[in-house]
Amino acid sequence: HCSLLRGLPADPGARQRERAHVRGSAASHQSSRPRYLEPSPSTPSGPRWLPVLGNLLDLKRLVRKLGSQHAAFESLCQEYGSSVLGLRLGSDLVIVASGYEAVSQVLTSDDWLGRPDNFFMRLRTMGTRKGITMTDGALWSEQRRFAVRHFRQLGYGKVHMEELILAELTDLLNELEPACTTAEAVSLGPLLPPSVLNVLWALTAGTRFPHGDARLQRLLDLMGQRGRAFDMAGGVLGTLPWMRHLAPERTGFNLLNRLNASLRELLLETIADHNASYTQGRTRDLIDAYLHEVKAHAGDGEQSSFTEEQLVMVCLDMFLAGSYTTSNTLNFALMLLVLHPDVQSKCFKDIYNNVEKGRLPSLTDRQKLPYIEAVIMEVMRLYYVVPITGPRRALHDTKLMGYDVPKDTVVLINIHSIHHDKKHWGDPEVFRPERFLNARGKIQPDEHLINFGLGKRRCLGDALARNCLFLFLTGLLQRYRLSVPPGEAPPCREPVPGLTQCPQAYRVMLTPRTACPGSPRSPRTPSPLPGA
Ligand code: HEM
Repeated sequence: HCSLLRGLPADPGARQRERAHVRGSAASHQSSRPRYLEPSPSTPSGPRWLPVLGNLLDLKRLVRKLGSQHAAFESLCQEYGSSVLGLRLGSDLVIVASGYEAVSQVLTSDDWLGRPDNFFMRLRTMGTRKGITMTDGALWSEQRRFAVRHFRQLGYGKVHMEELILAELTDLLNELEPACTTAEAVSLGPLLPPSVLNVLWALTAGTRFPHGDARLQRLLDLMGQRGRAFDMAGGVLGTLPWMRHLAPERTGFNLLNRLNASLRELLLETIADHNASYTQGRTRDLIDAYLHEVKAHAGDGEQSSFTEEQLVMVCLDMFLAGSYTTSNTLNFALMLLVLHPDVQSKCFKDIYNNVEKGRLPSLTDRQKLPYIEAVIMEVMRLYYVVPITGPRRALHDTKLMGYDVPKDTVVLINIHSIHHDKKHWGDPEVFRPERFLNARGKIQPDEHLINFGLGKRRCLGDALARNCLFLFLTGLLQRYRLSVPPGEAPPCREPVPGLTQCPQAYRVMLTPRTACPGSPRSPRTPSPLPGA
């Protein structure tokens, strides 16, 4: 183990100092498990590994027993008395950072700005190393800067984005109307992803899909399956990519190829349409803005990172990073409000008292509704959709919590361990939005809530996600009371694990709150965006 973790000179006090930060007792480090080699005091410890498979089998067993990858990592951290765990997944050396101190060190250090380059990561981006999420270095910083700047210019976080979200909310409310009128139980989960994806699609491509559109549904099905089939290390494909030849279906290889083919076809067709109607100086959406850059850099030849192939991957990143993360968070919020009718009533009371009758909520209502904000924060703490984030790659030999880490080591980041740290939160398993409110009922941020990451690779879609969550949640609660259908079991609190975790399927009864507290407008037809 230690021979693989070659690094800077040993720091014998590192493990002893760091153990003091770990939950549980330092004595738990005295594991009875045998090791191949006793690690040096300056290298992260972990279970022994086997040739070829590394820790894969043990880890799989533990995940099965404890129900999730984050629970397995937390159990190993306890066992080895460290918030930094050294593992081998297949032939790759992977470390896992848990707890606020280790995680914030990784997220805020330039040493950890890299992303791994392996089979799974490349397959994710259609066999390339392009886009934003899975690139690093000069390409990443140039492309990220572009995306942040142009989302901002397109009204990202401002009026235009609000209009798009409210149009989707209106459609969703209209879609729910029949179930409400006939007093039928409804499954809200599947209705949320199309609404969120449409907001992303409108910002990216300038149009929206009608609900029920077969192409949209296929894309969402494939992305949903991907979210459940993999973990942050890429599952078997990330660690033993040759397994795809033996089991292309079971490893998820065929699934990713199907998703890639669907996304590629849709994106290439949309980019071709944009090229055909391209007008210099007119920016309808992200694709137009990107095409300006492609044309402006046309003379740079190979030097330019702005190409149409790169544009396809930037769009893909927006969908993969933004759609199910946001819709699953909304789904968890609705599930928790069904399970906690007292919290739901309090939300409704605030909406009723602060949003004038006859109109939908708007982003300017946000300041008047701190309790709703606190509910959203608490949902993201309790059921964080990406409990393991990253992965990151060390760009240089570096140190983490005093341990030596060689260049190119991959780190997985256990955000769940921070959001459920008993020492910090006291009662982390309890749904209690009040923990984010001060005595005057105003929002009280907590730096241990790391829901959009930290540092230079922080989420670039946070404004969009927060606006979607606020408007969809407030709009639904303004109109309906959500409850468990008579004779049915309440929603199960155990999430479905995966790359992006989600609630198990559940149904709700929708009861109108008042006769007409925000009557939906007519549905929008697909149309170009303002400025077109
Ligand atoms: C509730 C919803 C969301 C959550 C919880 C979330 C969370 C995160 C986190 C924690 C990261 C940082 C990963 C790291 O440090 O390595 C991240 C990155 C990213 N997010 Fe989000 N996100 C959400 C919504 C969105 C949306 C709506 C978009 C698209 C507009 C988006 C686009 C991205 C991209 C492109 C990155 C990669 C940034 C980079 O590598 O430089 N996210 N997200």
